[in-house]
Amino acid sequence: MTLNLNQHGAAAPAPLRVALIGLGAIGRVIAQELLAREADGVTLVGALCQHADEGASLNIPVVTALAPLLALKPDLVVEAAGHGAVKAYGAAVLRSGVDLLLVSVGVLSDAALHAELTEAATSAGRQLMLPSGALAGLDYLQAARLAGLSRVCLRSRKPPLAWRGTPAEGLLDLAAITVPTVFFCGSAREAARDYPKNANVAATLALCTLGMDDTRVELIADPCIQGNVHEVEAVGDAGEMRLQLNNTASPDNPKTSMVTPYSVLRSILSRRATVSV
Ligand SMILES: NC(=O)C1=CN([C@@H]2O[C@H](COP(=O)(O)OP(=O)(O)OC[C@H]3O[C@@H](n4cnc5c(N)ncnc54)[C@H](O)[C@@H]3O)[C@@H](O)[C@H]2O)C=CC1
Ligand SMILES: O=C([O-])CC(=O)C(=O)O
Repeated sequence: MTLNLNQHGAAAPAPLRVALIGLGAIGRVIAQELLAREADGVTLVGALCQHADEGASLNIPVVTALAPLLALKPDLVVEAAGHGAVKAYGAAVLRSGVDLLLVSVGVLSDAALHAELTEAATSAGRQLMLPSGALAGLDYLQAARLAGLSRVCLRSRKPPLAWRGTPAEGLLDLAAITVPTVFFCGSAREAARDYPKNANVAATLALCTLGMDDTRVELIADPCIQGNVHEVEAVGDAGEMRLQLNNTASPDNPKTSMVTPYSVLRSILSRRATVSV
């Protein structure tokens, strides 16, 4: 048995072994940051991708199936791949005795999958972690929920380009709009289900507040902005919150806010931080 001692001779926890699913706009940044931060008590052990050559420049093991990823003995698997990947691997990761951090939180709009992942985590004694992602203020909102919340609304604006490949294309001419245009008003469950690459934040907000069916969402194509703007309004006994985030878009994916991988990184590093906020 190896015992890590810190500079004061106290036993330090072994490095947290992290594995990734997905090396796209989010996964690649997480990988690069983790590789640069071995000293912070985290080790990136490998990644699961659709194609083995995806991580060529990273110098880590890249596999294309779950079994070889789990054979790398991670303590935590971080999903940054999409709803399909969570459906394919999520429950199996937890049942194998490994914690799971989901970036594609919107997949929990599927109530049966949400129940399956919760059951898998409970029976294996593991944790399903959800980062704040492209959103903020969730600490306040979770406290306000305990005091009593009555109304929560998310308004997400992205440039027309970011809504390509979504049902918005069938509702408006994305190339032709010249003013901000609301094309979706509904529940967080509907938003997260129908816009799986754009509205994961709706599910995260809902899970922290009024739930998938009572948290309201508006989605807007806005030709006047560059990045992704998320506005949260919450009203309850503890007061009112109005929050606006003007997020820079990821250079690799206009649908995704640049802050998202750093939110995941914060969640990972907090598992080994002596002082955790
Ligand atoms: N929670 C949040 O606040 C946010 C969540 N997201 C979500 O995070 C996820 C990843 O986003 P990006 O990195 O921007 O996407 P991306 O399209 O740039 O990258 C996705 C990566 O996952 C890989 N992948 C897809 N399916 C896979 C599978 N079944 N197995 C293994 N690898 C697979 C792809 O090959 C690609 O490398 C998306 O679901 C996105 O909607 C994005 C932004 C914010
Ligand atoms: O990154 C963002 O601004 C939000 C996003 O795409 C999502 O929640 O899926």
